[in-house]
Amino acid sequence: MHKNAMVSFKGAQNINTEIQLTGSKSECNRALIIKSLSKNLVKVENLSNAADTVTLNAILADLDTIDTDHNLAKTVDVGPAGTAMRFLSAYLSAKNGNFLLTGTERMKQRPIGILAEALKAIGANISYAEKEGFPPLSIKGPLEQTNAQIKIKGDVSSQYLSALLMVAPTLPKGLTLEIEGELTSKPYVEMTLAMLAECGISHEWNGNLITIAPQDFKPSTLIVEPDWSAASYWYSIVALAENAKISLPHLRDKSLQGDSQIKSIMEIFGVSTTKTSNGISFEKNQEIKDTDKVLDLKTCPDLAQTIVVIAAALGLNMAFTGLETLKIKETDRVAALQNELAKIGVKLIEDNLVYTLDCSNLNFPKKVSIATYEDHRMAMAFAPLALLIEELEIEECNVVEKSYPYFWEDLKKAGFTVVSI
Ligand SMILES: O=C(O)C1=C[C@@H](OP(=O)(O)O)[C@@H](O)[C@H](O)C1
Ligand SMILES: C=C(OP(=O)(O)O)C(=O)O
Repeated sequence: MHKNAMVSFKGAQNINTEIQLTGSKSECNRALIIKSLSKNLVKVENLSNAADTVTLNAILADLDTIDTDHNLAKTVDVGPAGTAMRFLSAYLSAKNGNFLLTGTERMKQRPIGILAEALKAIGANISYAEKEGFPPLSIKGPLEQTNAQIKIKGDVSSQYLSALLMVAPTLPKGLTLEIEGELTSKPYVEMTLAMLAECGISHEWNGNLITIAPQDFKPSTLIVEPDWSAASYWYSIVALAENAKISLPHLRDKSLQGDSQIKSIMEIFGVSTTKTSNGISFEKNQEIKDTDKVLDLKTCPDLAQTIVVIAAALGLNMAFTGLETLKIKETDRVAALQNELAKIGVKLIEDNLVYTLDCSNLNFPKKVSIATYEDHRMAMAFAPLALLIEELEIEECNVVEKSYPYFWEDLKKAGFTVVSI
Protein backbone atom coordinates (compact mmCIF):
# COMPACT_ATOMS: atom_id res chain seq x y z
CA MET A 1 0.00 0.00 0.00
CA HIS A 2 1.29 3.46 -0.95
CA LYS A 3 1.32 6.50 1.25
CA ASN A 4 -2.34 7.52 1.13
CA ALA A 5 -5.56 5.57 0.72
CA MET A 6 -8.74 6.70 -1.01
CA VAL A 7 -11.60 4.97 0.77
CA SER A 8 -15.15 4.88 -0.53
CA PHE A 9 -18.30 2.81 -0.38
CA LYS A 10 -20.21 2.62 -3.63
CA GLY A 11 -23.83 1.57 -3.98
CA ALA A 12 -26.28 0.37 -1.35
CA GLN A 13 -24.79 0.12 2.11
CA ASN A 14 -25.85 -3.39 2.94
CA ILE A 15 -22.89 -4.72 4.88
CA ASN A 16 -23.01 -8.23 6.28
CA THR A 17 -19.67 -9.79 6.96
CA GLU A 18 -17.47 -11.69 9.39
CA ILE A 19 -14.05 -10.32 10.27
CA GLN A 20 -11.25 -12.29 11.97
CA LEU A 21 -9.43 -9.74 14.12
CA THR A 22 -5.79 -10.09 15.11
CA GLY A 23 -4.81 -10.65 18.76
CA SER A 24 -4.82 -7.79 21.28
CA LYS A 25 -1.45 -6.02 21.26
CA SER A 26 -1.88 -5.22 24.97
CA GLU A 27 -2.35 -8.87 25.87
CA CYS A 28 0.42 -9.96 23.48
CA ASN A 29 3.00 -7.52 24.80
CA ARG A 30 2.34 -8.59 28.37
CA ALA A 31 2.40 -12.26 27.34
CA LEU A 32 5.79 -11.83 25.65
CA ILE A 33 7.36 -10.14 28.68
CA ILE A 34 5.88 -12.72 31.07
CA LYS A 35 7.03 -15.59 28.82
CA SER A 36 10.57 -14.25 28.83
CA LEU A 37 10.60 -13.55 32.59
CA SER A 38 9.34 -17.11 33.17
CA LYS A 39 12.27 -18.44 31.10
CA ASN A 40 9.75 -19.89 28.64
CA LEU A 41 7.72 -21.83 31.23
CA VAL A 42 4.83 -19.74 29.98
CA LYS A 43 3.71 -20.33 26.38
CA VAL A 44 1.75 -17.89 24.23
CA GLU A 45 -0.92 -18.68 21.64
CA ASN A 46 -2.55 -16.44 19.01
CA LEU A 47 0.19 -13.82 18.90
CA SER A 48 -0.89 -10.67 17.10
CA ASN A 49 0.61 -9.47 13.84
CA ALA A 50 0.51 -5.89 15.16
CA ALA A 51 3.84 -4.18 14.47
CA ASP A 52 4.21 -3.29 18.17
CA THR A 53 4.03 -6.99 19.02
CA VAL A 54 6.27 -8.11 16.17
CA THR A 55 8.84 -5.54 17.33
CA LEU A 56 8.77 -6.61 20.98
CA ASN A 57 8.93 -10.28 20.04
CA ALA A 58 12.01 -9.65 17.88
CA ILE A 59 13.70 -7.57 20.60
CA LEU A 60 13.19 -10.27 23.24
CA ALA A 61 14.39 -13.02 20.90
CA ASP A 62 17.50 -10.96 20.10
CA LEU A 63 18.20 -10.26 23.79
CA ASP A 64 18.13 -14.00 24.45
CA THR A 65 21.02 -14.55 22.04
CA ILE A 66 23.39 -11.64 22.80
CA ASP A 67 26.51 -11.84 24.92
CA THR A 68 26.46 -9.40 27.79
CA ASP A 69 29.08 -6.73 27.26
CA HIS A 70 29.00 -4.12 29.97
CA ASN A 71 31.33 -1.75 28.16
CA LEU A 72 29.30 -1.41 25.00
CA ALA A 73 25.63 -0.38 25.35
CA LYS A 74 23.25 -2.45 23.25
CA THR A 75 20.69 -0.26 21.46
CA VAL A 76 17.14 -1.50 21.83
CA ASP A 77 14.77 0.40 19.51
CA VAL A 78 11.04 0.00 20.11
CA GLY A 79 9.96 2.35 17.31
CA PRO A 80 6.53 3.80 18.18
CA ALA A 81 5.50 1.04 20.64
CA GLY A 82 4.60 2.68 23.97
CA THR A 83 3.99 -0.60 25.81
CA ALA A 84 7.32 -1.98 24.60
CA MET A 85 9.14 1.16 25.80
CA ARG A 86 7.53 1.10 29.23
CA PHE A 87 7.61 -2.68 29.78
CA LEU A 88 11.24 -2.96 28.62
CA SER A 89 12.35 -0.13 30.93
CA ALA A 90 11.52 -2.35 33.89
CA TYR A 91 12.49 -5.62 32.19
CA LEU A 92 15.95 -4.39 31.13
CA SER A 93 16.58 -2.82 34.55
CA ALA A 94 16.28 -6.29 36.06
CA LYS A 95 18.39 -7.94 33.34
CA ASN A 96 22.15 -8.28 33.25
CA GLY A 97 23.53 -5.88 30.62
CA ASN A 98 24.08 -2.34 29.38
CA PHE A 99 21.27 -0.97 27.20
CA LEU A 100 20.21 2.16 25.38
CA LEU A 101 16.43 1.96 25.14
CA THR A 102 15.09 4.25 22.44
CA GLY A 103 12.28 4.77 19.92
CA THR A 104 10.86 7.15 17.32
CA GLU A 105 11.09 10.95 17.60
CA ARG A 106 7.54 10.92 18.99
CA MET A 107 8.56 8.29 21.56
CA LYS A 108 11.23 10.72 22.76
CA GLN A 109 8.42 13.18 23.54
CA ARG A 110 6.32 10.69 25.52
CA PRO A 111 7.16 11.09 29.24
CA ILE A 112 8.79 8.20 31.11
CA GLY A 113 10.19 10.01 34.17
CA ILE A 114 7.56 8.62 36.56
CA LEU A 115 8.55 5.05 35.67
CA ALA A 116 12.31 5.71 35.49
CA GLU A 117 12.29 7.42 38.91
CA ALA A 118 10.23 4.55 40.39
CA LEU A 119 12.75 2.06 39.03
CA LYS A 120 15.61 4.12 40.46
CA ALA A 121 13.85 4.09 43.83
CA ILE A 122 13.93 0.26 43.72
CA GLY A 123 17.65 0.34 42.93
CA ALA A 124 17.83 0.44 39.11
CA ASN A 125 20.75 2.11 37.37
CA ILE A 126 18.98 4.35 34.85
CA SER A 127 19.82 7.71 33.32
CA TYR A 128 18.25 9.88 30.64
CA ALA A 129 20.45 9.77 27.54
CA GLU A 130 18.98 12.97 26.06
CA LYS A 131 16.22 14.91 27.81
CA GLU A 132 15.46 14.57 31.54
CA GLY A 133 12.27 12.55 32.02
CA PHE A 134 12.06 11.23 28.44
CA PRO A 135 13.47 8.37 26.33
CA PRO A 136 16.07 7.32 25.34
CA LEU A 137 17.06 5.66 28.60
CA SER A 138 20.49 4.35 29.46
CA ILE A 139 19.99 1.25 31.61
CA LYS A 140 22.66 -0.83 33.35
CA GLY A 141 21.29 -4.01 34.86
CA PRO A 142 20.74 -6.03 36.85
CA LEU A 143 19.38 -3.81 39.60
CA GLU A 144 20.38 -4.49 43.18
CA GLN A 145 17.15 -4.06 45.05
CA THR A 146 17.25 -1.40 47.75
CA ASN A 147 13.54 -0.88 48.28
CA ALA A 148 10.43 -3.05 48.17
CA GLN A 149 7.80 -0.32 48.50
CA ILE A 150 7.59 2.73 46.26
CA LYS A 151 5.17 5.54 45.53
CA ILE A 152 4.06 6.01 41.93
CA LYS A 153 1.71 8.51 40.28
CA GLY A 154 -1.24 6.66 38.76
CA ASP A 155 -2.84 9.42 36.70
CA VAL A 156 -0.41 9.73 33.77
CA SER A 157 -0.06 6.23 32.30
CA SER A 158 -1.07 2.85 33.70
CA GLN A 159 1.69 1.31 31.60
CA TYR A 160 4.25 2.44 34.21
CA LEU A 161 2.48 0.32 36.83
CA SER A 162 2.05 -2.69 34.54
CA ALA A 163 5.77 -2.57 33.71
CA LEU A 164 6.72 -2.70 37.40
CA LEU A 165 4.13 -5.35 38.30
CA MET A 166 5.39 -7.79 35.68
CA VAL A 167 8.97 -7.78 36.98
CA ALA A 168 7.83 -7.66 40.64
CA PRO A 169 7.72 -11.46 41.24
CA THR A 170 11.32 -11.78 39.97
CA LEU A 171 12.69 -9.15 42.39
CA PRO A 172 14.38 -10.56 45.50
CA LYS A 173 12.14 -8.55 47.84
CA GLY A 174 9.03 -8.43 45.64
CA LEU A 175 7.29 -5.06 45.28
CA THR A 176 4.54 -2.90 46.75
CA LEU A 177 3.23 -0.02 44.65
CA GLU A 178 1.63 2.86 46.51
CA ILE A 179 -0.52 4.55 43.85
CA GLU A 180 -0.78 8.31 44.14
CA GLY A 181 -3.71 10.15 42.53
CA GLU A 182 -6.52 8.51 40.59
CA LEU A 183 -5.42 5.50 38.57
CA THR A 184 -6.01 6.08 34.85
CA SER A 185 -6.66 3.25 32.37
CA LYS A 186 -7.34 0.93 35.33
CA PRO A 187 -8.51 -2.10 33.24
CA TYR A 188 -4.98 -2.36 31.81
CA VAL A 189 -3.53 -2.84 35.33
CA GLU A 190 -6.23 -5.42 35.99
CA MET A 191 -5.27 -7.14 32.73
CA THR A 192 -1.64 -7.31 33.88
CA LEU A 193 -2.57 -8.81 37.23
CA ALA A 194 -5.04 -11.29 35.65
CA MET A 195 -2.43 -12.50 33.17
CA LEU A 196 0.16 -12.86 35.94
CA ALA A 197 -2.43 -14.83 37.94
CA GLU A 198 -2.92 -17.18 34.96
CA CYS A 199 0.80 -17.93 35.26
CA GLY A 200 0.67 -18.62 38.99
CA ILE A 201 1.59 -15.15 40.31
CA SER A 202 -0.63 -13.92 43.14
CA HIS A 203 -1.06 -10.34 44.31
CA GLU A 204 -2.86 -8.29 46.91
CA TRP A 205 -4.65 -5.06 46.00
CA ASN A 206 -5.90 -3.09 49.00
CA GLY A 207 -6.94 0.52 48.47
CA ASN A 208 -4.03 2.21 46.74
CA LEU A 209 -1.50 -0.55 47.52
CA ILE A 210 -0.68 -3.40 45.16
CA THR A 211 1.76 -6.02 46.46
CA ILE A 212 3.46 -8.89 44.67
CA ALA A 213 5.77 -11.14 46.68
CA PRO A 214 8.78 -12.89 45.09
CA GLN A 215 7.35 -15.97 43.35
CA ASP A 216 8.01 -18.48 40.58
CA PHE A 217 5.97 -18.62 37.38
CA LYS A 218 4.20 -21.93 36.79
CA PRO A 219 4.06 -23.68 33.42
CA SER A 220 1.00 -22.29 31.67
CA THR A 221 -0.36 -21.11 28.32
CA LEU A 222 -1.63 -17.60 27.68
CA ILE A 223 -4.18 -17.59 24.85
CA VAL A 224 -4.53 -14.11 23.41
CA GLU A 225 -8.05 -12.86 22.63
CA PRO A 226 -8.73 -10.79 19.50
CA ASP A 227 -8.35 -7.05 19.89
CA TRP A 228 -11.40 -5.21 21.23
CA SER A 229 -9.90 -1.81 20.34
CA ALA A 230 -9.80 -3.01 16.71
CA ALA A 231 -13.40 -4.19 17.08
CA SER A 232 -14.41 -0.60 17.82
CA TYR A 233 -13.87 0.43 14.18
CA TRP A 234 -16.37 -2.22 13.09
CA TYR A 235 -18.87 -0.89 15.62
CA SER A 236 -18.33 2.52 14.07
CA ILE A 237 -19.12 1.14 10.60
CA VAL A 238 -22.35 -0.38 11.92
CA ALA A 239 -23.30 2.91 13.61
CA LEU A 240 -22.75 4.94 10.42
CA ALA A 241 -23.92 2.58 7.65
CA GLU A 242 -27.49 2.46 6.32
CA ASN A 243 -27.69 -1.25 7.07
CA ALA A 244 -24.90 -3.35 8.54
CA LYS A 245 -24.36 -6.48 10.57
CA ILE A 246 -20.86 -7.53 11.56
CA SER A 247 -19.72 -10.77 13.21
CA LEU A 248 -16.43 -11.01 15.05
CA PRO A 249 -15.44 -14.58 15.96
CA HIS A 250 -13.55 -15.43 19.15
CA LEU A 251 -14.33 -12.20 20.98
CA ARG A 252 -15.36 -13.11 24.49
CA ASP A 253 -18.09 -11.54 26.58
CA LYS A 254 -15.89 -11.62 29.67
CA SER A 255 -12.68 -10.09 28.43
CA LEU A 256 -9.40 -9.04 30.00
CA GLN A 257 -9.57 -6.00 27.76
CA GLY A 258 -11.30 -2.91 29.18
CA ASP A 259 -12.05 -1.84 25.62
CA SER A 260 -14.71 -4.58 25.55
CA GLN A 261 -16.90 -1.86 27.08
CA ILE A 262 -17.34 -0.64 23.49
CA LYS A 263 -20.31 -3.03 23.34
CA SER A 264 -22.22 -1.20 26.09
CA ILE A 265 -21.09 2.26 24.96
CA MET A 266 -22.43 1.55 21.46
CA GLU A 267 -25.93 1.10 22.85
CA ILE A 268 -25.93 4.93 22.95
CA PHE A 269 -25.71 4.92 19.17
CA GLY A 270 -28.41 2.26 18.80
CA VAL A 271 -26.04 -0.64 18.16
CA SER A 272 -26.72 -3.82 20.10
CA THR A 273 -24.47 -6.84 20.49
CA THR A 274 -25.44 -10.49 20.64
CA LYS A 275 -23.38 -13.50 21.61
CA THR A 276 -22.99 -16.02 18.81
CA SER A 277 -21.83 -19.64 19.01
CA ASN A 278 -18.24 -18.54 18.40
CA GLY A 279 -18.04 -14.83 19.25
CA ILE A 280 -20.22 -11.75 18.87
CA SER A 281 -22.28 -9.98 16.24
CA PHE A 282 -23.83 -6.52 16.28
CA GLU A 283 -26.24 -4.39 14.30
CA LYS A 284 -28.08 -1.08 14.61
CA ASN A 285 -31.60 -1.89 15.68
CA GLN A 286 -32.35 0.61 18.45
CA GLU A 287 -32.89 4.33 18.93
CA ILE A 288 -30.00 6.65 19.82
CA LYS A 289 -30.22 7.45 23.56
CA ASP A 290 -28.50 9.07 26.56
CA THR A 291 -26.52 11.50 24.44
CA ASP A 292 -27.08 14.23 27.05
CA LYS A 293 -25.01 12.36 29.67
CA VAL A 294 -21.29 13.12 29.98
CA LEU A 295 -19.37 10.03 28.85
CA ASP A 296 -16.22 9.31 30.86
CA LEU A 297 -13.53 7.51 28.85
CA LYS A 298 -10.79 7.32 31.50
CA THR A 299 -10.94 3.52 31.59
CA CYS A 300 -10.86 3.13 27.79
CA PRO A 301 -8.69 5.88 26.26
CA ASP A 302 -8.07 3.93 23.04
CA LEU A 303 -11.80 4.04 22.26
CA ALA A 304 -11.94 7.83 22.53
CA GLN A 305 -11.22 8.66 18.90
CA THR A 306 -13.69 6.06 17.61
CA ILE A 307 -16.49 7.31 19.85
CA VAL A 308 -15.86 11.03 19.36
CA VAL A 309 -15.82 10.61 15.56
CA ILE A 310 -19.07 8.55 15.57
CA ALA A 311 -20.83 11.17 17.73
CA ALA A 312 -19.56 13.98 15.50
CA ALA A 313 -20.63 12.22 12.30
CA LEU A 314 -24.11 11.62 13.73
CA GLY A 315 -24.33 15.30 14.69
CA LEU A 316 -24.62 14.59 18.42
CA ASN A 317 -23.34 17.39 20.68
CA MET A 318 -22.04 14.95 23.28
CA ALA A 319 -19.68 15.75 26.15
CA PHE A 320 -16.72 13.62 27.26
CA THR A 321 -14.33 13.47 30.21
CA GLY A 322 -11.23 11.39 30.88
CA LEU A 323 -9.39 12.53 27.76
CA GLU A 324 -6.34 14.01 29.56
CA THR A 325 -3.96 11.17 28.75
CA LEU A 326 -4.69 11.41 25.02
CA LYS A 327 -2.20 14.26 24.75
CA ILE A 328 0.80 11.97 25.39
CA LYS A 329 -0.09 9.08 23.11
CA GLU A 330 1.05 8.47 19.50
CA THR A 331 0.23 12.14 18.90
CA ASP A 332 -1.68 14.76 20.85
CA ARG A 333 -4.95 13.03 20.04
CA VAL A 334 -7.11 15.93 21.26
CA ALA A 335 -5.41 18.38 18.90
CA ALA A 336 -5.50 15.82 16.08
CA LEU A 337 -9.24 15.25 16.58
CA GLN A 338 -9.87 19.00 16.69
CA ASN A 339 -7.98 19.58 13.43
CA GLU A 340 -9.58 16.75 11.50
CA LEU A 341 -13.16 17.15 12.80
CA ALA A 342 -12.99 20.77 11.65
CA LYS A 343 -12.92 19.34 8.11
CA ILE A 344 -16.55 18.25 8.58
CA GLY A 345 -17.47 21.45 10.39
CA VAL A 346 -17.37 20.00 13.93
CA LYS A 347 -15.66 21.60 16.93
CA LEU A 348 -14.36 19.73 19.98
CA ILE A 349 -14.28 22.34 22.71
CA GLU A 350 -12.31 21.90 25.94
CA ASP A 351 -13.56 23.53 29.11
CA ASN A 352 -12.10 22.53 32.44
CA LEU A 353 -11.37 18.93 31.39
CA VAL A 354 -14.82 18.48 29.80
CA TYR A 355 -14.74 18.12 26.01
CA THR A 356 -17.93 18.98 24.16
CA LEU A 357 -18.78 18.52 20.50
CA ASP A 358 -20.39 21.38 18.63
CA CYS A 359 -21.91 19.86 15.51
CA SER A 360 -24.00 22.91 14.53
CA ASN A 361 -22.01 23.27 11.29
CA LEU A 362 -21.67 19.57 10.49
CA ASN A 363 -21.36 18.99 6.77
CA PHE A 364 -19.81 16.32 4.57
CA PRO A 365 -17.83 17.87 1.70
CA LYS A 366 -17.51 15.75 -1.46
CA LYS A 367 -13.80 15.27 -0.82
CA VAL A 368 -11.99 15.25 2.53
CA SER A 369 -8.37 14.37 3.26
CA ILE A 370 -7.64 13.23 6.82
CA ALA A 371 -4.15 13.65 8.28
CA THR A 372 -3.13 10.83 10.64
CA TYR A 373 -0.20 12.24 12.70
CA GLU A 374 1.65 8.90 12.90
CA ASP A 375 -1.35 7.58 14.80
CA HIS A 376 -3.00 4.32 13.74
CA ARG A 377 -6.17 5.22 15.61
CA MET A 378 -6.61 8.49 13.67
CA ALA A 379 -6.64 6.48 10.42
CA MET A 380 -9.01 3.81 11.67
CA ALA A 381 -11.39 6.11 13.58
CA PHE A 382 -11.91 8.33 10.52
CA ALA A 383 -12.02 5.61 7.83
CA PRO A 384 -15.71 4.75 8.49
CA LEU A 385 -16.59 8.30 7.37
CA ALA A 386 -16.25 6.88 3.84
CA LEU A 387 -19.88 5.85 4.39
CA LEU A 388 -20.80 9.56 4.45
CA ILE A 389 -18.11 11.24 2.34
CA GLU A 390 -17.80 10.46 -1.38
CA GLU A 391 -14.01 10.74 -1.61
CA LEU A 392 -12.28 10.17 1.71
CA GLU A 393 -8.51 10.24 1.63
CA ILE A 394 -6.59 8.85 4.61
CA GLU A 395 -3.03 10.13 4.64
CA GLU A 396 -0.07 7.91 5.59
CA CYS A 397 -2.41 4.95 5.69
CA ASN A 398 0.35 2.50 6.69
CA VAL A 399 0.10 3.78 10.27
CA VAL A 400 -2.51 1.08 10.91
CA GLU A 401 0.33 -1.46 11.05
CA LYS A 402 0.97 -0.55 14.68
CA SER A 403 -2.04 -2.51 15.93
CA TYR A 404 -4.12 -3.71 12.95
CA PRO A 405 -2.03 -4.35 9.80
CA TYR A 406 -4.89 -5.93 7.80
CA PHE A 407 -7.33 -3.10 8.45
CA TRP A 408 -7.53 -1.96 4.81
CA GLU A 409 -7.83 -5.54 3.53
CA ASP A 410 -10.65 -6.18 5.99
CA LEU A 411 -12.45 -3.01 4.86
CA LYS A 412 -12.31 -4.33 1.30
CA LYS A 413 -13.77 -7.61 2.52
CA ALA A 414 -16.70 -5.66 3.94
CA GLY A 415 -17.37 -4.04 0.55
CA PHE A 416 -15.38 -0.79 0.79
CA THR A 417 -13.25 0.33 -2.11
CA VAL A 418 -9.73 1.13 -0.94
CA VAL A 419 -7.31 2.47 -3.52
CA SER A 420 -3.68 3.47 -2.93
CA ILE A 421 -2.87 6.92 -4.23
O1 LIG B 1 -1.11 -1.24 28.99
C1 LIG B 1 -1.51 -1.19 27.83
O2 LIG B 1 -1.44 -2.17 27.06
C2 LIG B 1 -2.07 0.08 27.33
C3 LIG B 1 -2.49 1.04 28.21
C4 LIG B 1 -3.10 2.33 27.78
O3 LIG B 1 -2.11 3.35 27.96
P1 LIG B 1 -2.10 4.35 29.25
O4 LIG B 1 -2.05 3.51 30.46
O5 LIG B 1 -0.87 5.14 29.00
O6 LIG B 1 -3.37 5.15 29.17
C5 LIG B 1 -3.50 2.29 26.31
O7 LIG B 1 -3.75 3.59 25.85
C6 LIG B 1 -2.43 1.65 25.43
O8 LIG B 1 -2.83 1.60 24.10
C7 LIG B 1 -2.18 0.23 25.87
C1 LIG C 1 -1.65 4.46 23.02
C2 LIG C 1 -1.46 3.38 22.28
O1 LIG C 1 -0.33 2.62 22.26
P1 LIG C 1 1.07 2.75 23.03
O2 LIG C 1 0.88 3.65 24.21
O3 LIG C 1 1.38 1.35 23.43
O4 LIG C 1 2.03 3.30 22.04
C3 LIG C 1 -2.53 2.87 21.39
O5 LIG C 1 -2.40 1.78 20.84
O6 LIG C 1 -3.55 3.57 21.20
